[in-house]
Amino acid sequence: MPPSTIPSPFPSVEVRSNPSKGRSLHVTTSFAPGDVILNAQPLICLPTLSHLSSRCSYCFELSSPRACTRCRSAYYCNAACQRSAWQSVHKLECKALQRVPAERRGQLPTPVRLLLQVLLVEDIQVGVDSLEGHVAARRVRPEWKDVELMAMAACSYAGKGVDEATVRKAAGQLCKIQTNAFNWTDEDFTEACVFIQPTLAMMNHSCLPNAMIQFIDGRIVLRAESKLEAGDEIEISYTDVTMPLPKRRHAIDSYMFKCRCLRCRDNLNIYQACSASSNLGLNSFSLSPEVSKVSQLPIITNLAISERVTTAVDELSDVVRSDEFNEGDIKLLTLRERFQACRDLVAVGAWAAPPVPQLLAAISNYFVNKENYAGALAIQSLIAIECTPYRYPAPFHPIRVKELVHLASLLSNTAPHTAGQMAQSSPSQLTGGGVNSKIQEAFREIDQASTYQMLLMLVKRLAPAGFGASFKLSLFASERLNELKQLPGREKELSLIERWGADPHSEWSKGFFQYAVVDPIHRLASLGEELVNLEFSR
Ligand SMILES: C[S@@+](CC[C@H](N)C(=O)[O-])C[C@H]1O[C@@H](n2cnc3c(N)ncnc32)[C@H](O)[C@@H]1O
Repeated sequence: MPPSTIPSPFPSVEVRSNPSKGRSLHVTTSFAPGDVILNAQPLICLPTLSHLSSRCSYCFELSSPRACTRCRSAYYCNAACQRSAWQSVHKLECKALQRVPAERRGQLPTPVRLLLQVLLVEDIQVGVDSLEGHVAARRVRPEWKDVELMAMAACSYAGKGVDEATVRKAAGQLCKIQTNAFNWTDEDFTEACVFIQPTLAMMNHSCLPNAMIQFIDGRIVLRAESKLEAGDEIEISYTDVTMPLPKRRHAIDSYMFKCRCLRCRDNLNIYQACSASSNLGLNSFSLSPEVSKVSQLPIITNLAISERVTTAVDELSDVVRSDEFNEGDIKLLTLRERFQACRDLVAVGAWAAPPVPQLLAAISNYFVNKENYAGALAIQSLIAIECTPYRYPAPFHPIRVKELVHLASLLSNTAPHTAGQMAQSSPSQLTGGGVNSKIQEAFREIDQASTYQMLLMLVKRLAPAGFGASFKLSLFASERLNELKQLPGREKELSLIERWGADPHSEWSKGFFQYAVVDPIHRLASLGEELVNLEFSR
């Protein structure tokens, strides 16, 4: 019997009923890795509480938006955004927000704000009512009291009354919000917005996802992460799949199901999960072509090493809080202590296993804060070669693209006009000794401007099709490339790079890319490894 399908407004996908997951979303045609499957407008979208006053509540752009003068709790970057928001939801929402006591208005939890819009705008209500909420299962959980309190508050602010039936219905809608709202993480990977789109809400979760969503210019862009054949189920990840199993389970618990994907079932470590990816071949045109040979690494082939990695990761997830690495002023001593804690992982070269990548990122930031850009670049190169490609095997993954931009920015800080200053700068409490001079020597031998230029060109190539003009990282790359054109005396380099750009997959281009980009970044990465071992393992 053919699967029963429910119509979808997008020809590229269809909703099917699914025996073990409720409903599921499937592609109706095939897609190559990186292809855009569809783009959609969210039914509802809000900046999260901590981003409320720094993002426009209509276009969600980062800016210095001004508060609505009536409610003082929605923010807009300009009059056009304010007018559009007023017509769509804010006319109703504003009145409701004015009922919130002034001292609590800026603190209204995001789910309550989302529920307010559901209660006030009929189209939003119809869309949300069609979704799964797991109300019965949530009702017996300790958090149910909070759900009821939030529902009651929203009903009261919306002017709907707080009788039992009204609050019960609103509590059910809040459950639907909690089950179907996606967090959108911005370019810096902080959770900036929460949104719901009813068709995309049909996508189920896998820790080995075959699709991903990006949020570009107010649109939700759904991209294939691996090859999809017509009829395949689209599976995205609801959480950070690179976290260890207990943390993933904890994050997914709020969606009321247990993930039975291969990664969870066999508790695959990061390298084992990487080797299960169908995207490895795509890395031949990336900074780390060796990722395609992941299955030959001792971490995979040697059971004892592989188990050691899995055990160390599980133990460290209790010892090392990776969120502490995001704290601004992290101390050298703390970084050294954490690096010590990770020594079992580093000893077997498991740089991609958590929390080593987060720790390296914190070390790189530490160097940036000390204006030691050379050290930061060496560590960032190590991350780009040894961590991120194993964590996110698709080279077009936004985290990998962001990393190319980061590398390019650090390269521009260490380019010849500043390299001399770098050599003279005192690297704070770090000696770096011989490694620092090796890094300086590498800088003298690397054509940094060409590496920089080619990294930025790669960023532009990796933008989702049709979104190059609005994809922030691509715009950033275009601006920097235009600036680079002003640099005199690079005619020969420019003609070689142009030849590479015209046909990057030719044999000649592959060799040139290896020489101008891959080899220099690998050289810096191995100096990064030397630097981190020298400075942080004592
Ligand atoms: C965003 S909705 C996805 C669409 C949902 N299947 C439906 O029928 O409405 C999230 C819910 O889907 C189900 N789900 C998602 N991923 C799943 C998975 N891997 N295994 C089982 N159920 C899953 C869970 O019930 C979860 O709360």
